[in-house]
Amino acid sequence: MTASALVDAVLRGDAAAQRRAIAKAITLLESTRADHRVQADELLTTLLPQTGKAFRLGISGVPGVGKSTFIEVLGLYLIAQGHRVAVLTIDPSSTVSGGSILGDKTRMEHLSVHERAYIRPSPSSGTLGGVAEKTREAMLVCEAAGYDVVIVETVGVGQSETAVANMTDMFVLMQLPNAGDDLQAIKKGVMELADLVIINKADIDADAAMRAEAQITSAMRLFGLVNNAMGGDQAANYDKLWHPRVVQLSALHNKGVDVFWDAVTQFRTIQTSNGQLAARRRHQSLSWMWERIDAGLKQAFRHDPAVSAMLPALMAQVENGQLPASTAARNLLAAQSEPTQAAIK
Ligand SMILES: Nc1nc2c(ncn2[C@@H]2O[C@H](COP(=O)(O)OP(=O)(O)OP(=O)(O)O)[C@@H](O)[C@H]2O)c(=O)[nH]1
Repeated sequence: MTASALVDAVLRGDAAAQRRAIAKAITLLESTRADHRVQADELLTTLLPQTGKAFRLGISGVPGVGKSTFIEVLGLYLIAQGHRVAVLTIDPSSTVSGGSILGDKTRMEHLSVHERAYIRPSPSSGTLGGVAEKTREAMLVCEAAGYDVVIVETVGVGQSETAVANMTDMFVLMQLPNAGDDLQAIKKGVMELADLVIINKADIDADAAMRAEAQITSAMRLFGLVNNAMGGDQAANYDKLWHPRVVQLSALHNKGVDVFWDAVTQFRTIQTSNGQLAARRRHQSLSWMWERIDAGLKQAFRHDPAVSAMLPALMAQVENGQLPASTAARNLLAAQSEPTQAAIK
């Protein structure tokens, strides 16, 4: 299939043809072959004007917190309201070990076969940056195909939460009811990323869920994420700003999904009218560009014959404490050949 036929099928194909075309397009994006990359760039550039209309929702939480149970009920709830839902995942375990935390069982049984849903597992290899890039591009394909809610899911491991927060409009952190008892266990950095925290499995212990809600809310206040004591201009602007909040939920019993979606809708309304949503996307697009430039330059540098000839010896000297890391870096940068230097300037 030519690139333009693929674009046509993604944009206008009937349901089955469109689904096949999306899968093909994403496979093309994930390919590492240089000629495929050229086609993929062409495809994305053509699709780009049709993207951006979806709401991009990031969801993270430790294994077992109930992400797939929740996304299944949320997805079906949204479909009942007339939405089309795409679910993409970033599985950091696949980038480290080639194994999978997220993809190894039947997840989202009903959503995965629904004609108004599209579910794609994580790219199965590469660095986290590479996997995140593929997922961002897959997100654009889904948007062009008319999916108006794109959910990007990850497990709360390593830097994957940051990667997901950096590609979505709203980042949601899922916690268990006992989370409040051990706030130390919630990484402060991750809490700072969260626009909303879900306490899932509230059905197991209502008191614990209430406690967790209170504790996480006050921890967020402590981090300055929720401002409850403001004066002057800030107070006047209070309603124009989004303040991260905590929602209790039972995904298993399908309770609280409407309250959650109501909060998401408020977030979207507030952040659209105060310009934050557009600003976040502008910032994200530019930081993706710089991230890929950094990765590309580093790769070109490592593959430079003049550099790779010196690299093993210098690495050993740095490892053994015979040469300061900064000196080794300067020597290597000075050693790179003209074309790499020109590319890096
Ligand atoms: N009681 C109760 N159990 C739940 C709830 N949500 C999910 N579970 C159960 O918790 C277990 C884990 O749920 P999953 O949805 O697979 O969790 P996950 O976060 O997707 O897990 P990974 O795929 O391992 O990352 C399952 O046995 C679910 O039935 C809930 O709200 N209440």
